Amino acid sequence: MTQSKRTRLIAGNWKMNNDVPAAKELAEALVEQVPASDAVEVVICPPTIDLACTSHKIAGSAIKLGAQNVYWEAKGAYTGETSCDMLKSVDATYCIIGHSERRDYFHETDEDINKKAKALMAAGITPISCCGESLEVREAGKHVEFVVDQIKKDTEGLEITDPSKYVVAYEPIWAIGTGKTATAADAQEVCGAIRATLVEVFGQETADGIRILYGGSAKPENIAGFLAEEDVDGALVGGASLVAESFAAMVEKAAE
Ligand SMILES: O=C(CO)COP(=O)(O)O
Repeated sequence: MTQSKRTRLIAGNWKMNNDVPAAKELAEALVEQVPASDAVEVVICPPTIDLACTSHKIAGSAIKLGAQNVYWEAKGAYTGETSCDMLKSVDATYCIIGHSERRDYFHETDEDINKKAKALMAAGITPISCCGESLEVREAGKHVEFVVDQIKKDTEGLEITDPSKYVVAYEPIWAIGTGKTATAADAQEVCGAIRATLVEVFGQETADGIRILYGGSAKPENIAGFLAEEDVDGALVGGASLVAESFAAMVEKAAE
């Protein structure tokens, strides 16, 4: 399958930015500025507190809603957590899991990420499952090996019936929020290895349908280079997704 058979995906990860009034304002601006195109799917992932109001603001537009985290249990005494059904109740159809910030600051493990993926898929929510190496691992030349190992652990026992409903995001940690971008060739090297691993785990046809995103200082000026690579099907955007003009410009480039 060629890249063009996978619909591109541009996802904005707002991280811990925007209170409710600011989220409403940004969502309104995005609805006005983000072009609708069959060639690209657009998702925004606000903080949990903003999900309901953002959902309301983007209703009827081409922009879809994603969360930044989920807990795998259905309900009960899990203070501070959010279930899949709660996400569904605000019409979230995507959820980021395994972001390096959650792995580093909140000690999430591959086992946790695997449980979250299973719970989300059972609930019909598409995981955007993140992976990526630290600078130390890259400098040791072990980045491919490291990411392949994450992918194998994060996908263990997953059953994928619709490959468009499972997304991987490759985010080299050293490129996140640093302004230090991986080159398109760096991204392809690892995204190609991710696809090869997905072929091993799920078979060729399923692996060919799974979108792999690049994330890490992606912006309007560099997105086209990443998207030109065979195994890069979109971007997971942090900083540049907080400004409507730049996020819209990235979607526009992806729609070309
Ligand atoms: O972590 C990221 C998206 O999840 C990338 O963040 P930046 O685009 O700000 O580097």
